[in-house]
Amino acid sequence: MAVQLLQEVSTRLPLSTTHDKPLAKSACTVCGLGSRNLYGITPTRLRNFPSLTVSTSEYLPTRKCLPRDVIRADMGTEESRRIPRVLTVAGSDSGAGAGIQADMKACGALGVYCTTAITAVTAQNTVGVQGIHEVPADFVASQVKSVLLDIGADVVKTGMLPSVEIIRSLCDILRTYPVKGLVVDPVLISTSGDELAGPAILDALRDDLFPLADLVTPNLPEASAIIGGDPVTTVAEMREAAEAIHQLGPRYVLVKGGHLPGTNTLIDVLYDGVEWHELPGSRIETRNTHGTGCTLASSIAAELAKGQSMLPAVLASKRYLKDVLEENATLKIGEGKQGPVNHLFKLSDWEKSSTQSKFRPESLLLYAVTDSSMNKTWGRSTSEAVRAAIEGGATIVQIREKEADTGEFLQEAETSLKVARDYGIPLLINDRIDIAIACDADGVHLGQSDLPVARARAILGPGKIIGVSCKTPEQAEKAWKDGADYVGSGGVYPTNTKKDNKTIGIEGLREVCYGSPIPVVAIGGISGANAAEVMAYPRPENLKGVAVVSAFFNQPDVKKATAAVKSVVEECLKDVSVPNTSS
Ligand SMILES: Nc1ncnc2c1ncn2[C@@H]1O[C@H](COP(=O)(O)OP(=O)(O)O)[C@@H](O)[C@H]1O
Ligand SMILES: Cc1ncc(COP(=O)(O)O)c(N)n1
Ligand SMILES: [Mg+2]
Repeated sequence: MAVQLLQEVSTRLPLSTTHDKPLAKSACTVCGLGSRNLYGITPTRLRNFPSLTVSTSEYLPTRKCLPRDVIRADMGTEESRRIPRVLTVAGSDSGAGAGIQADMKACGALGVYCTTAITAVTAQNTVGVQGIHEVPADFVASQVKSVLLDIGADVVKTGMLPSVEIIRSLCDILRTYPVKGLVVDPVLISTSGDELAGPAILDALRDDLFPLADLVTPNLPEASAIIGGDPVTTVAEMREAAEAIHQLGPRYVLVKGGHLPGTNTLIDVLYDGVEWHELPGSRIETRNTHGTGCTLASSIAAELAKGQSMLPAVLASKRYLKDVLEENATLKIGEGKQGPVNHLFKLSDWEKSSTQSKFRPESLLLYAVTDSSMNKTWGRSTSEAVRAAIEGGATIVQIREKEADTGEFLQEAETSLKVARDYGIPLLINDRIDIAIACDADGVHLGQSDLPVARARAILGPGKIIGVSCKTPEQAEKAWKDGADYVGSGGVYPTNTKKDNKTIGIEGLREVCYGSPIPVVAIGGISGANAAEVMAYPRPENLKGVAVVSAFFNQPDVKKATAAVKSVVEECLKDVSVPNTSS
């Protein structure tokens, strides 16, 4: 890639004798600017790139002079699969909203491989910066070389550069091993107001690093410091600052408006020496802005590494940052004034990815199992029946549909789920794992002849509830081993709801309970008339409730019928539930 870049430069730009002058005095023939803009070629680099026929005293122009499309990545020529690469040279933020951590996460979120060279280790949190431990310049250089000489980078992004030595040695390396893009975030002060790099580095940034940069991204205080202290507090002043910074050699300058006082619209100003772009965005009300600057710069680096040109890269990055800020506006991390940016919010839905099941055994207390033919007979939809059962006191609901086709079943499940969510009651789907996934139900209830529990668990993940019908302690133990959350055991009494269903009786139920390491709900012919017998004290500790079909849904008033069974079960719970483990 580097060879390609240099070849492209050498064919487009005349490496004429006018460059054959001492570095300190010569001016670039392309942009006409002074010595600080010269991009020196060292003898080492010449040895690496024999296709360039220039003498050691010749110089390439600065980044600013290059045609815009030189930076475009070429990802398609190599046989093996490639991933766009960004190397970030920056400080570590222990709070992980800014710095190296922000860069890695932002690049990762945008599909780019991010390598690192750490310039300083900071002790930082949402309150402020408690300490800075600088990494020696030669070791920063070692990290950069280790990356560039093996993995390579399409774009280098810099953040906190705490010393002149670090900046100078980085520039030396970048002159020797050019990359396609360089994004410089001139980090001086953290958003908490702590100094991360002193004014001593300003000259090195201006004279050495900026001329190599494709983009420099100061915030308002940084822009002001770079141009010598003049205030930058309005869009007009941002334009003036961008112009002055552009004179220092970078191809583009982005002055960021996050610190613009008192406006609802934040404007970032992008300037390439010819065109201005005022890029507006709404201010998002959130305390979580620690790391916005690092995030924006590394996102731009990532987009450039993918082959975007500058304006689309900046716009895409602003969009990403807006999504991050909006999605995490109310997130609470840390006790201080400024929360961190949460870059990987799309991956970090911890409730979904949690290894902890949402299942609460107490929810089995009054378990309503719908029956489509009964509801049809009584002229009500499944979701109406579900609402009535929940209002009568059902603590968990299962949709059991044996007649409808798949599309109808899904619709029924979706409307019922809305109702159940309104009341905060879990809703499971009988047998059909596909329906459960399609409507994002809380789980499934499986029979012995349905999809094996272990497979269901593998498909649904740890966050969903799985119940299994079991008639024996052996089945219950297997259900537990395979990852079920609870066992439904019965029929306790004879029932018409399920044909050819063997009745196991109260004795059979208790045997299952004693052999089951997981909670059990009793099912089969249970009503207000016999629920007390099922739940009678003393009872097994893991017998958590009763599941009811006909006594809820084959009734004129589902709510009233549910409430009637509920009062019986609750009465049983008043007995001291000392575990009874004897059989
Ligand atoms: N509250 C906010 N709502 C929306 N965008 C913001 C907010 N704060 C900062 N930004 C945006 O974040 C980016 C970084 O800006 P800024 O805060 O000025 O940088 P820094 O973090 O370096 O101080 C800019 O694009 C800016 O417009
Ligand atoms: C190590 C390190 N680097 C940079 C920043 C700037 O943070 P911000 O992006 O909020 O300006 C920081 N606070 N810490
Ligand atoms: Mg900043």
